[in-house]
Amino acid sequence: MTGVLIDGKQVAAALRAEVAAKVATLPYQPGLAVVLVGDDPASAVYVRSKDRAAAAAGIAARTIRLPAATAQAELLATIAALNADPTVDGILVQLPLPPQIDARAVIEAIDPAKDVDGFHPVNVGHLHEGRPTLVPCTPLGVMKLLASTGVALRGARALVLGRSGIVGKPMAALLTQADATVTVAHSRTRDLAAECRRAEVLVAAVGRPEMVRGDWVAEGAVVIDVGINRLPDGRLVGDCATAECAGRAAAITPVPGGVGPMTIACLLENTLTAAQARRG
Ligand SMILES: Nc1nc2c(c(=O)[nH]1)N[C@@H](CN(C=O)c1ccc(C(=O)N[C@@H](CCC(=O)O)C(=O)O)cc1)CN2
Ligand SMILES: [Mg+2]
Repeated sequence: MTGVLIDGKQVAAALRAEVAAKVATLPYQPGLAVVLVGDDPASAVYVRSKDRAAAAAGIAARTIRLPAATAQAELLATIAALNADPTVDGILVQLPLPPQIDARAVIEAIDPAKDVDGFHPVNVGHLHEGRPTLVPCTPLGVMKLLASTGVALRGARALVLGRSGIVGKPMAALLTQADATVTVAHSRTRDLAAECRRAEVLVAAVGRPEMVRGDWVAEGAVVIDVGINRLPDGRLVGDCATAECAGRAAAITPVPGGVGPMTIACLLENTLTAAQARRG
């Protein structure tokens, strides 16, 4: 069997168009502020994509670029100004941050109502209580990709590989709320391959290039690959060996062109959600 490749670009384009159509009906223009500290080349690419996608959806986007040596107090002052700015509905600080900055303190400084990354403890708490408000963009995008495949999550055995706060933990919460039976596996899990093989839905988010091999995948599983790993030869690969896994999976996301585009589309949706909640 050869699994279907899930076209994340297409699903993302449809969501972006949906957000743009809703924005066009609003009596105000939602505002998004993206803060980039330092000059990490990948972060610069992602921030540019966010800015362009927001503008294309009719969102007033601005990027605030700060030097790599920025002091934490200066970054916190920038966030305080954005919190107080009524034209800004969404604020996000691109990660990773330089080592002198405490990312946790920065995230906690963002007004939870403007936290379009969904990383603030208030929004994390809402999600884990089962009343999600602003949900982290990548796991939200994964749920939409799963929906696009038509896979039934209720009662399904789902495995989340990875337990990060940005992807693994919120992913597990969302799948649980969709009535899947969820296992979270990680670097200390005893037999990762065996755990993966039991999964009807497998979400890989470990950041280890092509770690999930074809024989880790159950026949007919739906596989979502969240990994984005740049190899020394310049190739971009996911956490799954895509061709091998596609030989067993019913459907699998490619890298690139799978989850990544959904992260950006969901950011636009979160910005719209935040604007509507703030402005009515
Ligand atoms: N504040 C945040 N920081 C980071 C997040 C986040 O959600 N919020 N996620 C990642 C980076 N990221 C968005 O910020 C992101 C990563 C990748 C893509 C994407 O579209 N990738 C393409 C491939 C792009 C390439 O060639 O490098 C794809 O998968 O098709 C979008 C957004 C960490 N930081
Ligand atoms: Mg991808």
